[in-house]
Amino acid sequence: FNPFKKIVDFFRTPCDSRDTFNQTDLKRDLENKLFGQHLASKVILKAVTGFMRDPNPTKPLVLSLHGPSGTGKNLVSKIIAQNLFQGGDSSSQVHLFIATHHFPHRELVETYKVQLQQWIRGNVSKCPLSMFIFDEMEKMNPVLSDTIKCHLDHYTHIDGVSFRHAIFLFLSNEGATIINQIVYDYWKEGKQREEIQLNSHGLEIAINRAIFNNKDGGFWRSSLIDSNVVDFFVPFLPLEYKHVLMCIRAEMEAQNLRYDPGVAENMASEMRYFPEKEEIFSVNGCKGVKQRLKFYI
Ligand SMILES: Nc1ncnc2c1ncn2[C@@H]1O[C@H](COP(=O)(O)OP(=O)(O)OP(=O)(O)O)[C@@H](O)[C@H]1O
Repeated sequence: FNPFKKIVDFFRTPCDSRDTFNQTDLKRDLENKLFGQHLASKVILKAVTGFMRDPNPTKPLVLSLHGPSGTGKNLVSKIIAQNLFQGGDSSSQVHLFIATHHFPHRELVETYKVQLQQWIRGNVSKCPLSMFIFDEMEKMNPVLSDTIKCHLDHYTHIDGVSFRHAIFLFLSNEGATIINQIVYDYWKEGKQREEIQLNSHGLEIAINRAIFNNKDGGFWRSSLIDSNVVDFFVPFLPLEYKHVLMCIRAEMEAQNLRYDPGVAENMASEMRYFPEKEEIFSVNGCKGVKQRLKFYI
């Protein structure tokens, strides 16, 4: 985390936003690349399209992505970046912060706070359409969550810089337990997971409540929740065996390997699933598929 290097870098690098945002391209990418996440796909498409089509947004776009590990939260960030910036997620306008990596020391929180403010402000003043991704929000010091919050309100200007064209994504595993429970209940009732809507069983409200009350999480009693700056809480559902198969197939194709259903089934069946009795959902989602594939081919 070196704000000075970053400042030097972005004086060299021009903004690389795509000339036009194409809703059809984003929709196609979500359909083709993100498996088993009908809710997240729908919300992300709606939110990003609405924001990008508005020439004069009153606030930044703020999305909070929640769900179990390996279900596509980072992947979605990448898909959004690919649709907004020529350099995709490697663009100089995309900034990824991982709580345990960038802000590891509790005693340095005041330093991090200043650096973070400078970083966000500096980058947005250079390229208003900048994307800030905060991974592992459940481990983020609430002081830093509140610092971020200062940039998210309506009409926020800090020293003459407006943040209303920026995008903030928060990624976390908080809410995973309640999401898993709701998807499991649907399964037990014999319903299709695609029937689950944002307001099913109060899903969005339940996530909101779960993260607000998680004493160990970065959102705990945080003004991020209080102040309604988050536009959407986006649930990521636990992935099933069939989705793991799709991930394996996609990975084989990405590595230019001929798809072999036998290999895929063998590999998918050796992943771990829960609950113990029914073994429906993959414990690690599609995480590890890429790394494990070489042992099966
Ligand atoms: N729903 C999905 N569709 C397609 N691929 C997926 C999906 N979920 C995960 N993957 C793949 O699995 C790997 C891990 O996914 P990703 O990093 O997006 O998970 P995550 O939800 O961010 O996990 P964590 O909470 O542990 O950070 C990536 O290679 C990603 O492409």
